[in-house]
Amino acid sequence: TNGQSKLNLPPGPWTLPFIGCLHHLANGKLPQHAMRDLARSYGPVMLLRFGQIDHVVITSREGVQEVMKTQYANFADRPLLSVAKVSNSGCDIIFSTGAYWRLLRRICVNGLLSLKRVKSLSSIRHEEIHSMLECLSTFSDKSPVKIFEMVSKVSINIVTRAVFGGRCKRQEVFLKALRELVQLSSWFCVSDVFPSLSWLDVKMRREILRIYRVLDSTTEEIVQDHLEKQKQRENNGDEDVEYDLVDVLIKTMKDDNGGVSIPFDSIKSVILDMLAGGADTTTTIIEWTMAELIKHPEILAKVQVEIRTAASEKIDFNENDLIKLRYLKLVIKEAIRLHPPAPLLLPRQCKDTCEVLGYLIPSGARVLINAWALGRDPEYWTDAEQFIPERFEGSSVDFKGNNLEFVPFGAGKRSCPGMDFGTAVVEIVVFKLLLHFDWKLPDSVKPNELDMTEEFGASCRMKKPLSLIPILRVPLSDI
Ligand code: HEM
Repeated sequence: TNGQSKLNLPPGPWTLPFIGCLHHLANGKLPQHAMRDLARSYGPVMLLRFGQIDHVVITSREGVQEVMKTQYANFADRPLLSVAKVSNSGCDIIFSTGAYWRLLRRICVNGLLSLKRVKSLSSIRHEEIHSMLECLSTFSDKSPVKIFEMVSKVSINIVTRAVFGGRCKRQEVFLKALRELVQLSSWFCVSDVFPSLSWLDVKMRREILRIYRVLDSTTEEIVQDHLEKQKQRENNGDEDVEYDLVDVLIKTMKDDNGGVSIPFDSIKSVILDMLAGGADTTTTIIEWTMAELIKHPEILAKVQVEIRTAASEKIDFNENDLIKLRYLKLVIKEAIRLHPPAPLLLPRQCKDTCEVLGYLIPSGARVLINAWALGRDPEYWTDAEQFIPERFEGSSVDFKGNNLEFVPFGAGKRSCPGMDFGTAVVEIVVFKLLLHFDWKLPDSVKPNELDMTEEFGASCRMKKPLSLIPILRVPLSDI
C-alpha cells in the first residue's frame, strides 16, 4: 500500500556484499547471544541479512505480540528449509501450512497432546521413570551419572510408547540420525541462506538424504506394522481399537476429512516430528533444572523439603498430587526462563509485506524470536541473570503464551502443541529424582564453578554434560 511504501526497513548492522551480515555471527558467540548484543544497538525489530535472505529478529514483547498474535496469519508459515525439502516435502506438522496443517495438528492434539490424553499416559511415565530410578540406585554413592544421557532414554521411551506403542528397532542408530537431522535444521544451512547457490550445498543435501533414509526405513516399518495389526484385528472381527497415535493417524487417513487428504508418508513424518520436538527438549529442561539446583544448594534443599514432606504425608502420592508442589513448579519455571531449549524458537516466514512496530517487513523474510534474550531482558525481569524461583511467587506470569516476554514454547495458534506433554514429563522426572536421591558433584567440581555454557545448536543443552553422583535416600519401594 502507499502507506507502507513510506516505511523503512528495520535497522540492522552493516552488510558485506554476498554474505550479508553473517560475519556478525562468526565471532564465536552463540547466535542467540550475538543477536541479543546486536539488538542492544539496533533495537527490538532488527534486520539481519544472511546471504540472500532477510531475517527479522524480534526481541520485545510488543514485537512478539505483532508476529504471534495480532498479525498471526501473516506469520503463520515456516520457511521450507532444506531439511524439510529433502526429507518430507513439508508434509509434517512443523513445516506444513493451511488446511492440511490444521487437520494434522488437530489429530495430534486430540490423539496425543491434549491435557486429557497426557493425563491418561501417566502409567507409561511411571514405568519408564521407575526403571531409570532402579538403574540409578545401582550407582548410589559410587560413580557419577550423566544426567542428559540417563533422562534422555526416559523421554524418548515415553514418546515412542505414546506415539507408536513401543521402542523402535535399531534405536541407537535411529536416534543418532534424528539428532543429526535436527541439528541440520538450524537456519544457517548454506542452501537456506543462498538459495541461488544451492549447488554449493550438494554435499549437505546428500548428507540429509542419507540421514533421511535411515529414519525412513524405521518409520516405514512402524507404519506397516500397525497396518498389519489393524488388518489382523479386522480379520478376527475385533473391534477397531485405537492404541496409539499412529493408529489414530491411520484411521483418519481412511476417513473423509472435508476434502483434505493425508498421504501415507505424512504418518512417518509426524512420528519424526513428535520425536524431534518432544524428546531432547524435555531432557534439556531437566538437565538445566538439575544444574541450577546443584549450583544453588539452598534452593535445592528447600525444594527437597517440600517434595519429601508432601510424599511422606500421603501414602500413594501420584502425579495428580504434584499440583501441591508449588515451589517445585516455580523452580522448573525459572529454569525454563533462563534456559529455553529452543532459544530462537522455530523460524516463521512473512507472507505479505506488512508493518511491524513502524517498520516494513518484506514478504518472504524469515522471522526469528529471540526467546532466550527476552527471558533475560532486565527491562522485564529484576536480577534477570539470577536463578530466583521466588520471583514467580504469587505472580501469574507463565510460559503458556500469555506473557510475551516469556515464550519458550512460542505463542498463539502456531505455538508448541506439546507443552502439556513435555511439562508433565519434566515435573514428574524432577520430582522423582529429588525425592529418592540426594545429588552431589564429583569431587573436583565446586557448585559455584559448575560450567553453565550452552551448546551451539537448534536444541540448546549444556555444553559440558552435567554429571552427578546419586545418593539413595528414600528407597524406591517406600513409595
Ligand atoms: C518440553 C519442551 C518443549 C519446548 C521448549 C518446545 C518448544 C517448541 C517451540 C518453541 C515451537 C515453535 C513454536 C512457534 O513457532 O511459535 C514448538 C513447536 C512444536 N512442538 Fe514443541 N516444545 C517442547 C515439547 C514438545 C513435545 C513434547 C512435543 C510432542 C510430543 C512437541 C511438538 C511440537 C510440534 C509438532 C511443533 C510444531 C507446531 C506447529 O508448527 O504447528 N514439542 N515447540
